[in-house]
Amino acid sequence: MVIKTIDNVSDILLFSFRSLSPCRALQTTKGEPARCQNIHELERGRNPIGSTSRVSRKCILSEEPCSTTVTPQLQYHQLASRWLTSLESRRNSWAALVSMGRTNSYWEDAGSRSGNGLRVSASAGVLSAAAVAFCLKKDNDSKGESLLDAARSNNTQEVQRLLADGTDPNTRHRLGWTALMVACMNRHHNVVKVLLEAGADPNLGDEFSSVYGTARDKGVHSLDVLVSREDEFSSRLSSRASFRGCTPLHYAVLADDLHTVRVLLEEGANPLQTNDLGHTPLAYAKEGEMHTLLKEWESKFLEKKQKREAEERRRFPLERRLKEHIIGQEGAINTVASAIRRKENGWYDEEHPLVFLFLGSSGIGKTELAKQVARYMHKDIKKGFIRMDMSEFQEKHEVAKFIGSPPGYVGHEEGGQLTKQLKQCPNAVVLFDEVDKAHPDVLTIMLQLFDEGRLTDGKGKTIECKDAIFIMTSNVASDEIAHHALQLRQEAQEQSRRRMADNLDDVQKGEKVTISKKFKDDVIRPILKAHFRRDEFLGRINEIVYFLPFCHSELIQLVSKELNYWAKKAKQRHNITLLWERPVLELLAHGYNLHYGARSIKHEVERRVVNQLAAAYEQELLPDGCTLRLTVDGEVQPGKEGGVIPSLRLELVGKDSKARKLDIRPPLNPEEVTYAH
Ligand SMILES: Nc1ncnc2c1ncn2[C@@H]1O[C@H](COP(=O)(O)OP(=O)(O)OP(=O)(O)O)[C@@H](O)[C@H]1O
Repeated sequence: MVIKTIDNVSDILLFSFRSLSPCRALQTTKGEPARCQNIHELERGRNPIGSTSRVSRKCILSEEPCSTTVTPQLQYHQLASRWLTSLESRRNSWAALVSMGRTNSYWEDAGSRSGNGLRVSASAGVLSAAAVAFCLKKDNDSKGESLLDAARSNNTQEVQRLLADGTDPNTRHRLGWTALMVACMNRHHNVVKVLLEAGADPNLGDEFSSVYGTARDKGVHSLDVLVSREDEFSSRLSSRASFRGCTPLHYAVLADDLHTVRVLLEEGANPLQTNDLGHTPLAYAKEGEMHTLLKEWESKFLEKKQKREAEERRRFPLERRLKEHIIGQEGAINTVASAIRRKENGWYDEEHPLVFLFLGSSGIGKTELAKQVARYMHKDIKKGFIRMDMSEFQEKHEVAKFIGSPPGYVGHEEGGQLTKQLKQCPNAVVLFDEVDKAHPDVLTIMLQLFDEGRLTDGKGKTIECKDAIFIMTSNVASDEIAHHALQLRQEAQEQSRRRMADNLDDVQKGEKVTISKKFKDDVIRPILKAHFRRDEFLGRINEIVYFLPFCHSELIQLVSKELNYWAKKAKQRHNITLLWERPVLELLAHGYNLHYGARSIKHEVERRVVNQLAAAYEQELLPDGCTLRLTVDGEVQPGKEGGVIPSLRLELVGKDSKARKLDIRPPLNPEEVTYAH
């Protein structure tokens, strides 16, 4: 057993030495004048990545540009020594391991060798590397590994046999790539065909990043990763470049294999799919036929994608999507959705970005709506949504924080908070929260941004962002808006009642009101003018969107949403089922505070329900898998103060459906403390 293991390790060593031969690295420059001292630069000489487009050179290869010209002989000495040093240390480690195994029977009684503690711990790292290498080698026996091996060695028959034997054509190598990627990179046309016929996905992205990145992620020695990548994938790629997200199409383009590129495209490969660096395969294509072909397919795909999206928009309009996440605020949702629809369908002024001003009190969904718009426009909400808290830009000198300081000033290298993020996603949804708090100089910059659709940062770089959507929020005039909305709602309710609308739905419809143009012109405009003091700033806003206080039915929906959230958590975390009835919703809706909006409902639920749940849990009153019911003690009178103050109780529902009140000991029962006394 001992000898066998060591032999296996030795096998791997030999295998690794073969791959790491310095001669092999030098072959890359044969016949070509060398331009760089760096090993990766050297590889570029025969590496399609290095020899293709500007993007690939700049972004996939991470080495610094080299200015010195060196001779191949000089390169030999530098490279050979570097490769040999790594090899030497690797060989020594393995040799130490082998000798330990032979002389000390390390494999059998490492734990009992207390007198040799230091040596044991010193070799622990080597041992774990050996264990990993051994496991990796063992993994090769699996069917998936065999498929990857067969794809690498262009053994079509073996690939066919393994696939017929039920091997998953999309099996990944332990370091992240698939058999189709291997076949594409190595121009194995028949293997590509067979894999695609068996259902290999041409749009899977590689999980392998760079040699060093993957070694770190997987906890494997970087030389092992390098050897695997070279021997089991391709030796033509840089070890430093990141390949995460590269699809078979990226690899076929890197291999400059027009035939495979065509086959992949015809089999549904998406030419618009980007790798983690954000590049489509086109970015790596050489000029000529390959470039033209990919460009053609990109436009075909784009057209199809746009048609599909338009169809989706028709079937599932933006308004409906937004309403799934936002309760009430119908007017705001309709205004925003209409503006975005105009933009999406080409009915807009492409010289200027879309600019909204969201007005209304706190916690009524202004930020939430902006986030949902970003989610709709960009699947990647992280980059597609930029949030700037404008209360951080109240002072004149804080302009520099916004767009970056000019050369020679502190923080020049850092860049500006807005410009840095806009650069990453120039068509993002940008939220300027509490815009009324920003310094007038910051507003001037924003005006330029809204007007020209571009912004110049402290380094003099201009960012074009005509496709961005800018949303400003403000609480200015929120009291006036809330007061006006409540008044309108009361009037509408009175009218409904007068019409004897005893149907609750009719009353609720009556609660939905629209702010009149007269109110906007006579009340809101002057307040905004007085605050921002610039007509041109207000003039650049496409839509002023009004957020109104919640009506009764909306409050009930908000409470339901909150209780559902906690019921889900109770089930997931503690296997507890939580039930409630309508009076509970009515009672909790009373916690609404106009100034805090939906946040006040959240707090009310946490205070009156979640606190009780936590206390009962702590007092071990909740058996595993139990059902709890929330009930109201006392009568709730919607809209009326005084009388009996109702309180919320938790009941345990037994298997016989009988409910038993939970005796949560005071002072831990928040209801006892706050309401009963
Ligand atoms: N209309 C709504 N529908 C559903 N949830 C809402 C709604 N309004 C607010 N919320 C919830 O309340 C919380 C606060 O909302 P949001 O951040 O949108 O408030 P806001 O109007 O931007 O207020 P502020 O000006 O204080 O930031 C969020 O968790 C949000 O999900």
